[in-house]
Amino acid sequence: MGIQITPSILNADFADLGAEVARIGSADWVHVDVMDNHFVPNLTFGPTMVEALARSTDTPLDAHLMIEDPDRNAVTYVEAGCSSVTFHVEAAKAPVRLAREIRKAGARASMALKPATPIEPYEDLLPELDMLLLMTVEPGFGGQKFLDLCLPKIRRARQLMDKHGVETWLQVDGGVSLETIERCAEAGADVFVAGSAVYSAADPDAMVASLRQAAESAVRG
Ligand SMILES: O=C(CO)[C@H](O)[C@H](O)COP(=O)(O)O
Ligand SMILES: [Fe+2]
Repeated sequence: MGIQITPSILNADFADLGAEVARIGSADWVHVDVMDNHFVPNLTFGPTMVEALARSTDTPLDAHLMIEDPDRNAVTYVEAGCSSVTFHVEAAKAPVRLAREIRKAGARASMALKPATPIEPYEDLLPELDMLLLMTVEPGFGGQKFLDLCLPKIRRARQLMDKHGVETWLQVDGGVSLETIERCAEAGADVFVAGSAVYSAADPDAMVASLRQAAESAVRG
């Protein structure tokens, strides 16, 4: 699949989200951060808004659920029109069942790990997942500084994916910018969320292109 750029709308203008998404026409996905003020100390939006956003764009939606009860609520986001749904392993009660339900409902199933959550206990789940999301900040807010301490886990996840021979995508989320994307790509990530880097740029779509170019040249070495 190669390098994919998935801008987060967390730092976009919430009063004009349709227009904000139209500004990133070359994005592979639109990353929507769903926060419930319980799993994380911030509140964003729910399925009704996600459904409206899905209707407003042809770019597929990549939902990142930072919610306390994904087992009960994740499939709602598939029904709302998301093509990929990510739940947090720290919140899921039955991650294998949940990943299977998301796939069965017709979306790509993805699981997220916070910075302090190790990958090794979940190695055997990789074949159940279309994507693994490694957080590179503590979830909850956009605009935080990238945590370099997450780089060894990105490398380790890539090794485990190679070992299991899976096609699982490896997404990084948090503090990804022109300054940090090369380190992530060199470590083995192939899907890059960028929120503030894209929406604080004068030309968000040009920033998507620059991020893509930086990641591709890092991979080429
Ligand atoms: O999941 C998230 C926060 O929990 C966001 O996707 C992420 O923080 C994107 O914003 P930025 O690129 O500004 O860090
Ligand atoms: Fe996110």
